[in-house]
Amino acid sequence: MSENTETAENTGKLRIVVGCDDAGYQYKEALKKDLQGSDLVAEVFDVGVDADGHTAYPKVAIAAAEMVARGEADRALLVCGTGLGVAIAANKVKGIRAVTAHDSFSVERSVLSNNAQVLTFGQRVVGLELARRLAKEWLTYRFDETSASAAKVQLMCDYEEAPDEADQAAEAAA
Ligand SMILES: O=C[C@H](O)[C@H](O)COP(=O)(O)O
Repeated sequence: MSENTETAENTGKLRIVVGCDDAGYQYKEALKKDLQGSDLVAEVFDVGVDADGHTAYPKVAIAAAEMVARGEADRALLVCGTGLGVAIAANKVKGIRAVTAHDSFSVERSVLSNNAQVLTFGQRVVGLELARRLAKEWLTYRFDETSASAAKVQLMCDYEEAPDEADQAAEAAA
């Protein structure tokens, strides 16, 4: 594991973990190269697969999401055939908000509205140049903890922590 303790908070740069299954390998490699060349990125981790890898998408996505959940990376960028499977799998990890987004506005709002730490693409769905552009834009957004969106994100966090209590609080507020 890296000794790098730089975080988005103390440098403004992001530590990003990339991952894919065999259906997303080409895009993962291209995006990784872009991230490694970006001034907005402190470090890139690659949880696979490699060129001849066949690890199933849930295993890769969960490994990447766990790195984010443990605080070893700030964000994850994941690719599979559709982007859907890696998003579903990443969302199984506690504390993770993962979205598939293939348009500029959704990518922006995934961070600014939802504080999503994980973005996923489908190599069989979106063109490579659009994916590269969206990833570049994604790097520029930071969630504002003082924004009106923060309380909405907190509702999801509360439910995840204590579903029964969160349900009662929601009923009492209704
Ligand atoms: O969401 C799943 C991905 O698109 C994956 O790359 C392909 O999954 P499949 O082989 O089960 O269709």
